[in-house]
Amino acid sequence: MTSPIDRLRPATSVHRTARDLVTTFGLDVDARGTGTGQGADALETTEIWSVASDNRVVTEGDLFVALPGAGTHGARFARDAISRGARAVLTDPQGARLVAETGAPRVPVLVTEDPRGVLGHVAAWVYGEPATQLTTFAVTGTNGKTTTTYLLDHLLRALGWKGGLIGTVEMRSGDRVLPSRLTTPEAADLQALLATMREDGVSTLAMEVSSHALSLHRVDGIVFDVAGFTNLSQDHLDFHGDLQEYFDAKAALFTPQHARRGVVVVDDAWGRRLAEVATIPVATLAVTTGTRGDLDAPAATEGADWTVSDVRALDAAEGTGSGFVLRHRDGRELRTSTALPGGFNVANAALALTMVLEAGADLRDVQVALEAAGGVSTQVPGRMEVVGSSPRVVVDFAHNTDALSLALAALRPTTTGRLVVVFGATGDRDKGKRPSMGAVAVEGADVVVVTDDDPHGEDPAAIRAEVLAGARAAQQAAAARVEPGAVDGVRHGGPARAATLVEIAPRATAIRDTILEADAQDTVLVAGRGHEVWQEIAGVDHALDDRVEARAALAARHETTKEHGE
Ligand SMILES: CC(=O)N[C@H]1[C@@H](OP(=O)(O)OP(=O)(O)OC[C@H]2O[C@@H](n3ccc(=O)[nH]c3=O)[C@H](O)[C@@H]2O)O[C@H](CO)[C@@H](O)[C@@H]1O[C@H](C)C(=O)N[C@@H](C)C(=O)N[C@H](CCC(=O)O)C(=O)O
Ligand SMILES: Nc1ncnc2c1ncn2[C@@H]1O[C@H](COP(=O)(O)OP(=O)(O)OP(=O)(O)O)[C@@H](O)[C@H]1O
Repeated sequence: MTSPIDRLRPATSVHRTARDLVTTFGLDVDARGTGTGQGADALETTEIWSVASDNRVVTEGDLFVALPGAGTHGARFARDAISRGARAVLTDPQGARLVAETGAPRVPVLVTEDPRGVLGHVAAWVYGEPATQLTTFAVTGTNGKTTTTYLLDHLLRALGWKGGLIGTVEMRSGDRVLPSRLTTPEAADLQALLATMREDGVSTLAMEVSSHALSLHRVDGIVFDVAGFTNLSQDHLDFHGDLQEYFDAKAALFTPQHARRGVVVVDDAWGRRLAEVATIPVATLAVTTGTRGDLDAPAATEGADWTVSDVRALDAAEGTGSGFVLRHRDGRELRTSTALPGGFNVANAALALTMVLEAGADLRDVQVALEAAGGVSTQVPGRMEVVGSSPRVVVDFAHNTDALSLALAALRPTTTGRLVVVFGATGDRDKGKRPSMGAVAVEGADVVVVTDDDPHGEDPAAIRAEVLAGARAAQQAAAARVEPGAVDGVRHGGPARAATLVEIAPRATAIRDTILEADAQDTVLVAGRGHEVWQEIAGVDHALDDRVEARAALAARHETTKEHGE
């Protein structure tokens, strides 16, 4: 996690007056600030050239948009924002009262009932609608957003375009890179970043759009050229209430307010439903290779615009990953590969390709670019990232049930020894997924090490207990499915193996002990935190990078092996 101070801003700007702002967006002017009827019209003389919605990032010339939030009201920070150079405040009626109460220096205070609802449009307007000068790709879905945007960015660069990237791991404008705090930045930061990209000569944008961002209006004011949907499964129900509400948030991206056209993976029922309810033209994509447990292949592929077929594991000389063919129902086809392991990465690669083709790229140009680039392959930080061998250690961001299950399934075919998983569940977030994560872990792995993820404000031991309870319940259910009289535990209908279940905390110890004790032929999957470098425990961030811990353990292990002359 980075501080809210980190953001990119354009060096040049258009100057707008507070008067233009009031007129363009039909805002009220609070009489307690400065405005009309006070000698010189303060609205005419107040110039604004940038926007911020957090006082900690305010600089000279900003419009400070003070938002009501779950924790506090931004108006409480108006005084500080003005002292940092904010020229005017935009807020709701409660915020206007708070600004007056805090005795902030008098600046124009502009008022609207729903400042979050207008922030995206206001910021886009202030920065001169930068998104309209880029070819923009947005990816949403429960899993695969980061991977797909990296693959999109890789493809766009291979085609010779200068790409910008926004997502969970980082924000990139030309050569400038900044770590991300949110998957999708708040609207003021986002529009400033897009204006920076325009300045840096960036021509395309590959961006993750989270369901939170759609619900909280972070991407309002942008109409993406192509929106892509990966899949939907349980996550974030602490925020969205239920799966239908979560789906509705994502479906909003597939409306004319947010995108011109869409590409929807129809492997799951939610994708098929989205293709039906979308109010923009949508191309459907079916990945017929059983990437998902609930794939109903004939139903999914029938009538799909694009299909994936001929999926094959690359051989040792070619590297890891899969080769595949992407075919349109008009007969056009493209033969390529991705070095990223797992069927789900075929889906991610095919989605990235289809989005670029639906944006108008010529299929032959794409084929040529892919041949030169070695397929749809790029290393995505903390996504199926192989950090060492003997034992093979893979760090992956799988932090929900579906992703954990698929990550284990992806590693099984190339594991000659045992498949070991080290993972935990996050605190203060969607608690319902804890037992099911425990269950899929014992179903997919031979050794399951339950540890801590980000406990946030919760007791880590209590979180582990919920995961362990789910794991044990799944094991008991599987054992109960052993037919009476079955010899030597030969099971019918349950998993083929009985996983060993252990609890180790803290996380660094779990990673170290597991790697030290594994056999050289084993694969150790360290799941849940991927690229993250901070672990939050009770409001305090502690440095923790799974990849660093894993490499240290591998080094210690290899050192010991050398000492013993093995
Ligand atoms: C549910 C959610 O997304 N909440 C976001 C929202 O919080 P909020 O409206 O409750 O804000 P608040 O903390 O009450 O503050 C109110 C206002 O005062 C401002 N403020 C607050 C404190 C201060 O010192 N100064 C200041 O100006 C804040 O910037 C805000 O505008 O606005 C805040 C300011 O931008 C965000 O930090 C906060 O994200 C929280 C931290 C968060 O964790 N969000 C996650 C869940 C999120 O958005 N995740 C998705 C990805 C999910 C996924 O797919 O994995 C994402 O796009 O990142
Ligand atoms: N298409 C997919 N279907 C299911 N699981 C996937 C898919 N792609 C990736 N995953 C799994 O989900 C994890 C997260 O992947 P990725 O970071 O690309 O998704 P994301 O949508 O950006 O996630 P988040 O929003 O949590 O950052 C990966 O580490 C992998 O285990």
